[in-house]
Amino acid sequence: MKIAIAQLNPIIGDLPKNAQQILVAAQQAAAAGARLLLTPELSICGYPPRDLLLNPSFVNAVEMTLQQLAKDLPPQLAVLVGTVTPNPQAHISGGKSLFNSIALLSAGKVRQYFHKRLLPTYDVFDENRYFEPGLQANYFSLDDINIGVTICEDLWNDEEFWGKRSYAVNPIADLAILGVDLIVNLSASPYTVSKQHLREAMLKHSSEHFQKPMIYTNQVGGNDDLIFDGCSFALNRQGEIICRAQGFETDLVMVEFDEKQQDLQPSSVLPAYASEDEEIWHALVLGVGDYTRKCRFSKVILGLSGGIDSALVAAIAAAAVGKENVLGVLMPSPYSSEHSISDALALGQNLGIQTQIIPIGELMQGFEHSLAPLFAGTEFGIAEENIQSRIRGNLLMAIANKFGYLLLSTGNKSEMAVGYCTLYGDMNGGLAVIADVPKTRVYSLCHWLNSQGTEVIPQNILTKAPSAELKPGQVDQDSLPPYDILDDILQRLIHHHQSTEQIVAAGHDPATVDRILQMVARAEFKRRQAPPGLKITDRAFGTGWRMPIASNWLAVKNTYPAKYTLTLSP
Ligand SMILES: Nc1ncnc2c1ncn2[C@@H]1O[C@H](COP(=O)(O)OP(=O)(O)OC[C@H]2O[C@@H]([n+]3cccc(C(=O)O)c3)[C@H](O)[C@@H]2O)[C@@H](O)[C@H]1O
Ligand SMILES: Nc1ncnc2c1ncn2[C@@H]1O[C@H](COP(=O)(O)OP(=O)(O)OP(=O)(O)O)[C@@H](O)[C@H]1O
Ligand SMILES: NC(=O)CC[C@H](N)C(=O)O
Repeated sequence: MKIAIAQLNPIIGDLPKNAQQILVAAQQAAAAGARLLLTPELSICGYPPRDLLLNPSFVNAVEMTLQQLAKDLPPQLAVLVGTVTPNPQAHISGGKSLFNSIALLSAGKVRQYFHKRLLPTYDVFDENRYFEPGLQANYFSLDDINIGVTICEDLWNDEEFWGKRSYAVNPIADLAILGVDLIVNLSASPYTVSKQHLREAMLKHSSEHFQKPMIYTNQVGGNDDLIFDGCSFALNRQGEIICRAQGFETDLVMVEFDEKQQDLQPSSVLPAYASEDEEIWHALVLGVGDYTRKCRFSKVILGLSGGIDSALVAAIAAAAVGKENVLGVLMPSPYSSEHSISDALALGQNLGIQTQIIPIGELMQGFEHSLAPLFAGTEFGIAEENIQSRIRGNLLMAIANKFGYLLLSTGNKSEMAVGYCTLYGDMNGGLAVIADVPKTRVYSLCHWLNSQGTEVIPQNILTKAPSAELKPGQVDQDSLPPYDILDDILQRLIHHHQSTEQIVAAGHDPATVDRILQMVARAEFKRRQAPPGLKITDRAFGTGWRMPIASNWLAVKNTYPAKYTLTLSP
């Protein structure tokens, strides 16, 4: 039996377009002789639909679109479509009103539903907010082959693989007990660095352990902060990968289930990515491209400083929306270095993007003049420095308003962590492209990019000391430890939840650790006001980061027992 994997890129809530994509894939699959077509989790509405699910008319429209799609599909093809279904028991049991489901469509009708059993409610996932878990493992028979159906998280409870159990049930084990011949998983699994290795290792373990061939179908595309990498794949019952689809692109691939051998046959296995930098690059390009297109923009704008952050964002933007659709604006102030302009222009030329120069000296004088009565007798300080950043932010938004650009902000994760960025200044923007990319990774991505044949990022941008250039001679390391040290402290704090003692025990200077932790705590208010940032790590600021703003935890040392003495009131 030929089975087609449709790795689709839905637009959330665009039901007609998503149904059309499924229909086109189905027609191609049928023409290639497929008997079954697999589509990703919630393929009809896109993942994650979030609070659209609270709207009954949205849920009704999903159901109506599904019924219509069933009629339109080629009759000889069975198709699994991700959808939502009402929970008829909700009013009795007090449960959630919906299931996250897969519908089996064939010969003009919806034949069967399968409900997701394990509902992720951690990091960026919030499925318990909407869904009731399905209670039983389920399968369908097609040409005498019994096919078990699971949905994304249903795979992620392999107790032996993880060395722990996250949920009471393992849907894969239940399907194995039912004696199915093949297990399919329909996913919407967002990209994070190296996650594909984890998925493949986890499924290898499950298919080997249960001696079942498995097909994993993933969504592709950017949806707000989340980037879905696709990379759908299939394994035979020995746990060998027999097929791997494209990363970061839509794809339609075929696998063949051999009824006699009860196994999947070898098919085309695209190579895995050679480096983390390469996969992150593709992820960010897809994230920017899809955010721009899905929000109905065609062109983007950003401030080009001659620094490395804006250089990387410009390169990603040019790859994502086309060089002719990127405008880089150079806004020198009296404190800008000579090389700020020459490096930014060299970058603009390498990329072939448009550039404009708007000096901001006069605007700074205007601010100085207006504020003079109020600021009289005070020292030049952060307030004056930030005015430059805010003038630039204003100019960029004015151009964006006038000509319909999307403004890309350029802050990296290290800066966002410690608040080394200006609210309503360089933080202005609709999408924060590298907000989850630590500064050390910004460098390695730029080096990787330059190693791909032509020099894109001018050497001087790679080698000069990073600087905000908001006062004479300023460099980032006046205010921050060297970036390799900063990033290691941040990685331990943010990703590994280490205490102050653990971070210090790893060899960091205690005073530096204290200072950085305080900066991280105090910058929470900025992160809450930042544009959505593209997620590429397992712990990004944004929807999966839920920290209080008015809090004193990190500021009093992130340690247990806390270092304070109780003072009893008399
Ligand atoms: N908890 C809280 N809730 C709400 N608001 C809070 C707040 N705490 C402070 N604030 C407000 O926020 C203000 C401080 O934040 P903000 O105005 O952003 O300014 P601030 O963080 O003081 O300064 C910006 C920093 O970013 C650095 N930097 C680095 C790289 C590039 C750029 C650039 O702009 O190009 C800047 C710059 O050198 C400086 O150290 C306070 O004056 C206060 O009004
Ligand atoms: N002279 C400038 N002209 C245009 N935009 C600027 C200028 N200075 C700063 N910006 C904008 O503000 C952002 C923040 O500056 P920041 O110094 O943090 O980053 P960078 O200059 O790109 O990199 P680096 O920090 O490594 O020097 C820049 O990325 C850019 O978008
Ligand atoms: N949609 C889902 O169930 C996603 C959860 C899953 N653990 C993943 O990221 O792959």
